[in-house]
Amino acid sequence: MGQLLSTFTAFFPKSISYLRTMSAVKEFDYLVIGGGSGGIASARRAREFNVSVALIENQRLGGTCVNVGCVPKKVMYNTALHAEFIRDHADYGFDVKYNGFSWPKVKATRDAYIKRLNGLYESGLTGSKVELIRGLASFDSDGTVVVNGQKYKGKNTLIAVGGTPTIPTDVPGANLGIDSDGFFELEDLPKKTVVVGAGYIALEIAGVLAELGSETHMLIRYEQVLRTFDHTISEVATEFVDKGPIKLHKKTHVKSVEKNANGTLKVTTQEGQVIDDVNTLIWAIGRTPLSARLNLDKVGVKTDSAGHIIVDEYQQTNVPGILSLGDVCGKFLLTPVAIAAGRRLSHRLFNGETENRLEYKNIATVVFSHPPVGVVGLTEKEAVAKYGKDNVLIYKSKFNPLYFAMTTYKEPCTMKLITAGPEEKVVGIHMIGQGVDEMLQGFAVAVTLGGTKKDFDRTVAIHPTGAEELVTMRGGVKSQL
Ligand SMILES: Cc1cc2nc3c(=O)[nH]c(=O)nc-3n(C[C@H](O)[C@H](O)[C@H](O)COP(=O)(O)OP(=O)(O)OC[C@H]3O[C@@H](n4cnc5c(N)ncnc54)[C@H](O)[C@@H]3O)c2cc1C
Ligand SMILES: NC(=O)C1=CN([C@@H]2O[C@H](COP(=O)(O)OP(=O)(O)OC[C@H]3O[C@@H](n4cnc5c(N)ncnc54)[C@H](OP(=O)(O)O)[C@@H]3O)[C@@H](O)[C@H]2O)C=CC1
Ligand SMILES: N[C@@H](CCC(=O)N[C@@H](CSSC[C@H](NC(=O)CC[C@H](N)C(=O)O)C(=O)NCC(=O)O)C(=O)NCC(=O)O)C(=O)O
Repeated sequence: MGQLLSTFTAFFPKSISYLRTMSAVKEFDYLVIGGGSGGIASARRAREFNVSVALIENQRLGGTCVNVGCVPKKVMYNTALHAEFIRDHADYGFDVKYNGFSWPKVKATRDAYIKRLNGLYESGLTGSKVELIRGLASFDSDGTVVVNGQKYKGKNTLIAVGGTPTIPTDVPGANLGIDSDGFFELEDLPKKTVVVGAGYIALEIAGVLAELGSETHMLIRYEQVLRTFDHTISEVATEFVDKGPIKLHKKTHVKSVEKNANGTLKVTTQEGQVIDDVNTLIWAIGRTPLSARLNLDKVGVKTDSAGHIIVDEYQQTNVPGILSLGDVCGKFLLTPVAIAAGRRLSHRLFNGETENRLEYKNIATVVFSHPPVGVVGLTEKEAVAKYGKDNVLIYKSKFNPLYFAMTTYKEPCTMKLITAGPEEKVVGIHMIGQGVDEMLQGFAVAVTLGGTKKDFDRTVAIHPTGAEELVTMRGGVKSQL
């Protein structure tokens, strides 16, 4: 028989390799590319509907959030919170001697926790009988997905490959710097750091480094940080950065980066400033979708000019049977968004829930800056554009949280509530101050339910908390925008 096959192969080499390929294609009801927040959530939910599912991942399971995002970031944020409490110990009567801080100790514990999570995700996937395929996936022109030479085909294929930090291509020496992935690899606290960027990651990383004692310079292109947020939040957040331990350089653009003989960096700006002896330069200027290496052109999946995969409101690409969600689509780059979109998609595809999808509105989000920012719903500008100036009322509160009544260091909390229409529906909540990160989720439920100012007012306050401000606000004023 073997002899017969080799004789056949010798005469018809093309046909036999074609037959081999055909028989080698492994088929699944659902083929998921990317083992991050969205991919894992969607794959596992699909298995609950008893369809066959495979998931392809080329790096550590858990994706950005678990390995180089939310999880290690929150550990570092919590670490920095300890530094803040230590700052206030004496005011609260504690006579505690500070003997220093060990970054390597925290990093080791953090790395071990993440390793445990990688294992938990693997056992979660295999436990729910998702077939795990290790390797880099790309499309072939016959519509299959190729991993390490093996072909796979999904009746439905999900692309949830996320993104990667952007490093500028037009700044000489930019590659001497690191990005947020590199931040999590740092073996020790840099003595002097430059962070470039004005968004979530720049604020969060600069905040951690500065609170832990690194001389931290933050370089922003304009006058304010968080410019896409409500203008009040952007203003107040910028004031905090200006007054706090971070050294803020406004209207600053990096011109070049050079390495000194002793290994430190010299950062020169277009404005003529030189920041020298820098131990670590961190770029935090946005993320690039990881779509390029998928060979999307082979199947005709469309992307925008930045490489984000274009999908409709049901996460459907322009190619039937190929879906996409999460960071690679470039809309609300948040873990719970990718998870919610992924789970709902599985309900729609495999449980007959034809209208089940994530509506991308009223998505609550927190920036883990110092102090944190928490927002949900429309900004004042968006509310005015949507409802008209005469139909929008703004309620504001700025107060000194009770915690800081005792301390030398003061940190006021600012809250803003935006209502629309005669019934005063609450369409936006914007907060910056201690504890707003944990405060927001419940209020996001109220906004999702269409709560009005009256509903907020008839809710009895919890005293003494920061949150009670949101249900005791008075004196709404028309927008000045
Ligand atoms: C520093 C930082 C902090 C963050 N903090 C928060 C936070 O506090 N809260 C929050 O909600 N969000 C946070 N985010 C955002 C959050 O991490 C992302 O929105 C989320 O991880 C997106 O999930 P995803 O499934 O779209 O992609 P990812 O989680 O990035 O997963 C994509 C996966 O696909 C894999 N992959 C890529 N290409 C291929 C391929 N060709 N073949 C096989 N596998 C492939 C990747 O290795 C990756 O594992 C943070 C992000 C960063 C960078
Ligand atoms: N807590 C959370 O939930 C977190 C969520 N994330 C998610 O990840 C996403 C990516 O984070 P991040 O990288 O901070 O991106 P962001 O989009 O939040 O911010 C990047 C900012 O950098 C500035 N920038 C852009 N290009 C340049 C440049 N060439 N030079 C200097 N500055 C530049 C821009 O601000 P400007 O135009 O003002 O200069 C831009 O807003 C976030 O949008 C968020 O969705 C990330 C971290 C935490
Ligand atoms: N809210 C809690 C979150 C704790 C938590 O969920 N921890 C995760 C890791 S964090 S991060 C990983 C992230 N998980 C989440 O975002 C949590 C999902 C939420 N519980 C839900 O079910 O919707 C994610 O990408 N999920 C995709 C998926 O689960 O499908 C875990 O697995 N813990 C086990 C342990 O510590 O032993 C907190 O902040 O403390």
